[in-house]
Amino acid sequence: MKKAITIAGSDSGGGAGIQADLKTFQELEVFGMSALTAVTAQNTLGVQAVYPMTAEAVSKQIQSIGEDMGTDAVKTGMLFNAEIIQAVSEQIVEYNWQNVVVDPVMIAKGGASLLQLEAITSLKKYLLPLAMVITPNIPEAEVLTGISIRTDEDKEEAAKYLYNLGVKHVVIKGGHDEGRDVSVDLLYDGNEFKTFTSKRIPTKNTHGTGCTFSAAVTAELAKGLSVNEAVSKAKHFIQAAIEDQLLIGQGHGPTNHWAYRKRMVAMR
Ligand SMILES: Nc1ncnc2c1ncn2[C@@H]1O[C@H](COP(=O)(O)OP(=O)(O)O)[C@@H](O)[C@H]1O
Ligand SMILES: Cc1ncc(COP(=O)(O)OP(=O)(O)O)c(N)n1
Repeated sequence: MKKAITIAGSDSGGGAGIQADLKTFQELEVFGMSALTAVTAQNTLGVQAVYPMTAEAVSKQIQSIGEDMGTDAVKTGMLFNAEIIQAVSEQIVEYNWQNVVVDPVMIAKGGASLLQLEAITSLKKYLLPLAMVITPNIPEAEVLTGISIRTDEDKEEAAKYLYNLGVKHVVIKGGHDEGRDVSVDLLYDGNEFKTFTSKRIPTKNTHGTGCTFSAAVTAELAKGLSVNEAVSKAKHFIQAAIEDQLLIGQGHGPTNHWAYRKRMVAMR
């Protein structure tokens, strides 16, 4: 049994955050563990409140896993502030965890801030050099690099910038590249670029797509796949999850975490 830990915030609505990560790990047959960084009161309409944990409480949860169960991969999501980022980075170093996927969560779909602006320096300084993979969406890549991303060349320049901060693989997700009939994710490993393209699904029910995608990458790394293979599998997983709509809530509804498994079973 392979194991993965998500270090992220709770989404009471169940579509993003820790809940999306654990559902994804389970669907991909990886044992899911968690360290909670914050509790959000959240639904498909937006984030109503954020209650961060102390950095000490985050460290303690990670230590509980590190001292006993260990993990094959780590995902970080909403980290909220500089103290939590530093504590998480220290624990990753302490346990020498290698398969680290950083989803640099900053702003929720409704516009709520899930990372304090002054924490971005710490993210770049302490956590990114420990990352096997970083998975920013386009606005997050713009904030991290200062590059305005309008074209495919801009995406490549941003990916190179992030690689040079010490991240081993950069995936710039294309969900925000609206106006195209495809959604293109770009992977850079320091040598070459690879794109993962799928048909863009016209829907407002994309709450938690980023969390789900990066959790699927994490689960596949835990199982021993290469980054290239893990990203490819995650792209299929999220495409199925968006396509098989659940229609929950009045705003941006969640994706269907069991759609990929349903599809695999139907193909047998
Ligand atoms: N409408 C869509 N149709 C198909 N794929 C999508 C759509 N929206 C997002 N995706 C995919 O979902 C994943 C998450 O992308 P994105 O929405 O950019 O992240 P985030 O949720 O962090 O903003 C990516 O693999 C992206 O290609
Ligand atoms: C607790 C929590 N963590 C992360 C997010 C952001 O999730 P994401 O997958 O980027 O999806 P959207 O917020 O863009 O729908 C979140 N909302 N809550």
